[in-house]
Amino acid sequence: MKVITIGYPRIGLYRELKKSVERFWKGNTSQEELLKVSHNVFLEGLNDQANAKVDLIGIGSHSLYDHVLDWTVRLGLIPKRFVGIEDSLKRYFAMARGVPDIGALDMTKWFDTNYHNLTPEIDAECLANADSLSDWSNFLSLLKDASKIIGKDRVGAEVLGPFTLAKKAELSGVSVPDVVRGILPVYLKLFSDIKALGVAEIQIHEPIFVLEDLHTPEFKALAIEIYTQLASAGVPLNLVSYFDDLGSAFPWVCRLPGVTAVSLDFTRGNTLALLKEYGFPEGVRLGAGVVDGRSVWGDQRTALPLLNAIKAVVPSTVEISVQPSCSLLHIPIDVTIETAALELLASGSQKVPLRFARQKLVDLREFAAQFESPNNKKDTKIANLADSAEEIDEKHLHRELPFAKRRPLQLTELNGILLPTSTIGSFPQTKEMRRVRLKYRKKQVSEKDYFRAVDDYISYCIGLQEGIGLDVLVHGEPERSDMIEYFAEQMTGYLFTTNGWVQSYGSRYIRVPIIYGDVTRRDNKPMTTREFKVAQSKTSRPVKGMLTGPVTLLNWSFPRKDISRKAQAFQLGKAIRGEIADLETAGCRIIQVDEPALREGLPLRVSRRAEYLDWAVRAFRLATAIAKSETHIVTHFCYSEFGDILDGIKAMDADQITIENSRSGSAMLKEFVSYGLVPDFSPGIYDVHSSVVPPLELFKSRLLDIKNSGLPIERFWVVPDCGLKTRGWPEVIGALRNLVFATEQIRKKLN
Ligand code: MET
Ligand SMILES: [Zn+2]
Repeated sequence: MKVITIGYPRIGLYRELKKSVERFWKGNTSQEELLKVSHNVFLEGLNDQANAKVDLIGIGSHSLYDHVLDWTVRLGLIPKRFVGIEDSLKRYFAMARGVPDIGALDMTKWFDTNYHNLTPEIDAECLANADSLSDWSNFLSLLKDASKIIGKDRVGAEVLGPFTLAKKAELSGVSVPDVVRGILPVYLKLFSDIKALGVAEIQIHEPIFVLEDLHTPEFKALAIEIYTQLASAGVPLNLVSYFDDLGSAFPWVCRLPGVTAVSLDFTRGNTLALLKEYGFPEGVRLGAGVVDGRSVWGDQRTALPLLNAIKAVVPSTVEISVQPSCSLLHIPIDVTIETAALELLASGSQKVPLRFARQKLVDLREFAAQFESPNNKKDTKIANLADSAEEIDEKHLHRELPFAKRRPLQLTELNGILLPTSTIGSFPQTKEMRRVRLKYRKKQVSEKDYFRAVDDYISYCIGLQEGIGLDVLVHGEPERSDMIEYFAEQMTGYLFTTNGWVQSYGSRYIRVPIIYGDVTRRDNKPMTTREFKVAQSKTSRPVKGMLTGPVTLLNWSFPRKDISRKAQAFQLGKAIRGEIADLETAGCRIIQVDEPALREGLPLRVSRRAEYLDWAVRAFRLATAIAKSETHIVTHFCYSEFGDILDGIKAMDADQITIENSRSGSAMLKEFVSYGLVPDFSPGIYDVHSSVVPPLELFKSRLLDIKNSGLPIERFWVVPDCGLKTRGWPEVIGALRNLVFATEQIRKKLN
C-alpha cells in the first residue's frame, strides 16, 4: 500500500519563512537570502516526507505567501494594475499586500479552514493575456530539485485545478466556463512541461468539487469537456478533493477522463457511504484520505477500520493508497518540540495521541503496515463521537421574557437616548501593555504591578471615553492578548503550544489552542469580573462586560476528536453562562458575547448547515439565557456573508446585534433590515482596518443610511465595525470624536 501526501507545512519549524519574508519587506534582507531561506524550508519539508518513507510526495504547494496567489501568477492571471511592475517578486508581493496606489487582491477564506487565500481577479483582458504573462519556472524548479533528491517516480506535481481557481476568483464580465475554457491552453502547456520532467503524476487539486453548486448536469458536462482536454497531455492525473465528500457528483468525478487516481476525504462528510452507494471504477487508484489533515489528534481509532471498510466495498483490483485527508498545512509541524503540552497530556487519559504533521507521516506508514499485516482483524466499525455526556436542559435556553417585554427594563439609565454610542471592546494594544503582559507571564513582574498597569490602562480608557462622550463604555481589554487565549487559559481542558504555528495567511501564523479535555471555568472562578469592576468603579455610565462566545471559542481552537463539536460547544456555553451570572452579580447591566466565528463553522455543504446552526445557536443561548430580563445581551460579528446565517442570528435571541458593515457600504445593514430584524441593531459605522481618521462627512452619510433604513431609529446604536486594538490612540480618539459629534448632530435634527 502506497503512502501519499498532498501538501505539507511550508513555514519552517521555527517560523523561519515568516521571519525572512518580513525582514525582506523591511529591506533588511536580500532577495537572494529570502529565496535561500524559503528553499531550505522547502527542503526541510521534503526531507520530513522522504524520511518517513512516503512513496509519492506532493510537491509544489510550497509558497512565499499563498499557493492560490502562486497559481494566479504562474498562470499569468495578472490584473492590469500590477502588470506594470517589472520585478516579479515585487509584483508578487504587491498582489499580496498592495503598494502605495495599487490595492492588493482581496483575501477570502480557504473553504471552511482558518487559512486565507488571495482572490484572483479575472476579466476578459486578464484571460487574454494569461498565456503571454504565464511563468511557472519556479514550480518546475521545485519539481526538478525534488526529483533529484527523491527520484522523479516519487514526485506528484501539485497543481491548483482550473475549476477551483475559477470558482475562487472574483470574475468580471466573464463566467466560470469562460475562465476554465480560456485558461485551458495555458494548463496544457504547463502539463506538457511537467510531462517532460517525467514525474509520477500530476495532483490536480480541485477541492471545489465538494460544493453543491458544482453537482449539476451543466458542470458535469463542462468538467468532462475540460478533463478530456487535460487528459490529452498524457500525464497520469490524481484528482484531489477534500474538506467534504463529493455528494451526488461522486460517480462522475471518479470517472473523469484522464483521471488515474482520485483522492478523497474520508474524515469529513460521508465519503464511505457514497463509495458503498456508487462503487468505484476499476483501473483508478483510490486515495484514501483517512488521516485527518485538519486535526492535531491521531487517527488511531478510525484509520484502520476506514481502510478496511473501503477495501470491503471496492473491486479487489482497485489499488488503495493511504494519505492525509488534505494538505497538512493546517496543522503545526512537530509535537515533539512541545514539552509543556506533552507533559500535560502524559498526565491525562487521552484516548488518542497528539500528532502534528511529522507524526502524521509516521502514522500513515504505520496504518499502511497494519492494513497489510496478516494480523489485521478487518475491523470495519467506525466509532461514532459521543454527543454529550450530559443533556442540555431545554429550560436553560430561554430568557425569562421575550425581547419586546424585557427591552424596556434594560439600560433605563440611558433615558431612551436616541442612537446610543459605544465601541466593540478593545482599545489600542500599546507596546507598554504588551510588554508588561509578557513580563507578567514570564513572572518577571509581580501580580500587583501587573494589575496596576492593567488598571491604569482601564482608568485612562474610561476617562477618555467619558471625555469623548460615549454612552456605553468598555474597559478596553488590556489584559487580553487574544480573545480566545485569554479565556482558554482560565479554563480546564485547553492546552497551548509554544511552537505550534499554523499559517493563517501570508506571514501571519497563529498558535491555535487545543481542546483536550472537558472545558469548565477553572475552580468555577470568574474570568473577567475584576477588570469589569475596576472599570465600572470609575464611571457612572454603563460599562459593557466583554466575553467571547462558546461557538467562537470552539471554532478558533482545535477540537477534541473523542466527543462531538456540539458537546464541546455546550461545555463552553455552560462556562460562559457562569461568567454572565458572575458579571451580573458584579453589577454589569450590558454584556457583549462576541461570536465572530459563528459563520466560519458553517459547513461547506448547504444540506449540513441547519444542523450546525441548531447546536451553535443552542450553545449561545445556553450561555446567555441565564441573563436577567434587565440585562442587555449584545453579540458581535465581524464581516461575513450573513445571508446564510440570518435565521441563526435571529434565533440567538440577543438584545443587540453588532456587525461589521462599513466596508460593504451599508449593504450589510440593508441585508439585515430587509430580513426583518427584531432586536437593537448596531451596523458598524466606520472601518477599523484603516489607519486614517474617517471624516465627519462619512459618519453623517452612514447615519443617514441608518435613518433611511426603514427600521425604527430607536433600535439603532452607533459603533465602529470591530475592536480597536490594532489602531493607535490618536486615530482612535479622532475617529470616536467624529463618531460622537456626528451622532449628536443627527440627534438634534431628529428631535
Ligand atoms: N471584543 C473584541 C474586540 O473588540 C471583538 C473582536 S471580533 C474579532 O477586539
Ligand atoms: Zn469583530
